[in-house]
Amino acid sequence: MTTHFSYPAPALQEELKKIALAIVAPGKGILAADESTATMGKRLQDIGVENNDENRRKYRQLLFTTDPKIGENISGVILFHETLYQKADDGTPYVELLAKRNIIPGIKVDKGVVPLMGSEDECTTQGLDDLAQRCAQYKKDGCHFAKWRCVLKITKNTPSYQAILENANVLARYASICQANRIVPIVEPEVLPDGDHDLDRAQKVTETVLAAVYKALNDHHVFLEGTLLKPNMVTAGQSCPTKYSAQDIARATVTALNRTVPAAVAGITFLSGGQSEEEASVNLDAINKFNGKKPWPLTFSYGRALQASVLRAWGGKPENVAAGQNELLKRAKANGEAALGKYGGGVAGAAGDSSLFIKDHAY
Ligand SMILES: O=P(O)(O)OC[C@H]1O[C@](O)(COP(=O)(O)O)[C@@H](O)[C@@H]1O
Repeated sequence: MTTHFSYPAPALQEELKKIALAIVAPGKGILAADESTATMGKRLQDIGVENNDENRRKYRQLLFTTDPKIGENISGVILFHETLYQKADDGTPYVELLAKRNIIPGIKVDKGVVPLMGSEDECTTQGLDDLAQRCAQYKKDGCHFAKWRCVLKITKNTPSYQAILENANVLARYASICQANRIVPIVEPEVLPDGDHDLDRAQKVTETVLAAVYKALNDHHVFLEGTLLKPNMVTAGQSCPTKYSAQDIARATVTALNRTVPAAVAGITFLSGGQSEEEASVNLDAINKFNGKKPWPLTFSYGRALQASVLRAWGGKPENVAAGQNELLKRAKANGEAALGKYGGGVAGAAGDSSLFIKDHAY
């Protein structure tokens, strides 16, 4: 095996590092608003709103016209392709609205999951073919970071070696293509919470998956200081009979990360994975309060856990836009505090403490 390769040029290293560190600045995290059209359809259906271009545009307008103080807790927004090119009612492009709020635009670049033949219902994520050209264009259009989500499932026989290796490798190829195009890759290997497994099993699987991911990133010469990791928190399966505290989750999560994620990685931005809004804030807070080694900022990149109350309060009605924005401000502030380990708890939202779990969230 040859070890001959080149590091990225110093100017590229600096650019990537600067973007990554701005995203994980203290008390800030990411709003994941990159739901694909099908996923957005499910969110809109829940509130009785039709899934069409105009309603998706209106909903994203609500998010991006929230009071500029949102920028105190949200450093980046992940967009879906369609949203990147949409404009507000007055013609202002969404990227401009984000810039005014000191928020960095990012883009989902994967093209969804596909089955792995011969596996027990496992999958990989597609989208590499034209990725370099898309990244170059997205950078010109104002995006400075990207997201690619891979999905791994815990059952008696899975995740398999095949799925672990394939997903690690595709994440590494994606990350290297992003960096070559001056885009910070968010590496997202999500271990789903479906199942009745306990916390130990979730921890061991997360460790095995992350170890494979960092081996692949190293093999592909990815510049770790210019990357972010978007992992699942280590939680027991949704139907596990044993209940664990936020402190148990924090210990399992920080231990798994310490064992597998190099300290060079710029930051860790958790997905919410179907936790309720309040659970996602309380668990992030416990992770930051946990007394152990934490060489990276630990913050949020939440989709459902930042938007459930917003959607509920809005309900598709123009007169409720301000109420929806108010929910977003509340949740962003709660998570900003949690990212510092300073969340007092108890910030209730319109969605209450209802679970946001979606079975087999692999579409
Ligand atoms: O299935 P899709 O449409 O790709 O979306 C998956 C969603 O999962 C995420 O990666 C994480 O979201 P959650 O915080 O809701 O788990 C989001 O960025 C994204 O919107």
